[in-house]
Amino acid sequence: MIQIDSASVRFGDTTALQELSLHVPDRTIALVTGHAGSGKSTLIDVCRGVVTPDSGSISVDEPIAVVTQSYQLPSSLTALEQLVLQGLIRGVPAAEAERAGQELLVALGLDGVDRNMPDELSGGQRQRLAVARALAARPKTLLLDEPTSALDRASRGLVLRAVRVAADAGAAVLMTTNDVELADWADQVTTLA
Ligand SMILES: Nc1ncnc2c1ncn2[C@@H]1O[C@H](COP(=O)(O)OP(=O)(O)OP(=O)(O)O)[C@@H](O)[C@H]1O
Repeated sequence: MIQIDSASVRFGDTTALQELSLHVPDRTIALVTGHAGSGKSTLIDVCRGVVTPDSGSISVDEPIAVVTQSYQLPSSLTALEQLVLQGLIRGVPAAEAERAGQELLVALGLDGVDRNMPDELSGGQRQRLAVARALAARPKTLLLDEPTSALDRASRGLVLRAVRVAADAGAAVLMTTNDVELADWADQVTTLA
């Protein structure tokens, strides 16, 4: 669950978020749209705790998993290892973590590149791997900053189906986008002014 009440964020003279209130229940995909500079990434940063609002309050259930626009994939781990690591961190036995990781790679159309390093992947494959890694953490809160920006239609469908599975399993999902077609996949839509 994500609960934001009247949150405002200012950077010097710039108001990045103005008294935003947003409630995302568990099992819900919330889409946040808005023009460039309307505060979408700032909202993600507030939810993940790296930006503190100047006023207002925020509450987010843990664990939180994030896909930022830079993905932040460790360069020395293969695609599969990135996912297995998330399982190991959760205390899952290695064999089970590997099986779950392989399943996620299949779901996201990445099973052919399981042994590739991030720099051996295309931009779209990297973006799908970043989403897969976030899902492998089995978060209560999933924050996705424009998670389909590098994807074609087919790959976008894979990502959105996998995100729906996570929501159905109980996660609250907040996803920013410039792609109006994603509204079809969302349970609620908020447009930042
Ligand atoms: N660290 C920062 N320092 C100063 N200003 C910032 C900072 N981060 C964001 N801003 C400003 O806050 C506003 C909102 O930025 P933000 O990146 O949240 O928008 P956005 O909707 O995600 O944009 P885009 O769609 O281009 O990613 C912009 O005017 C931006 O210039």
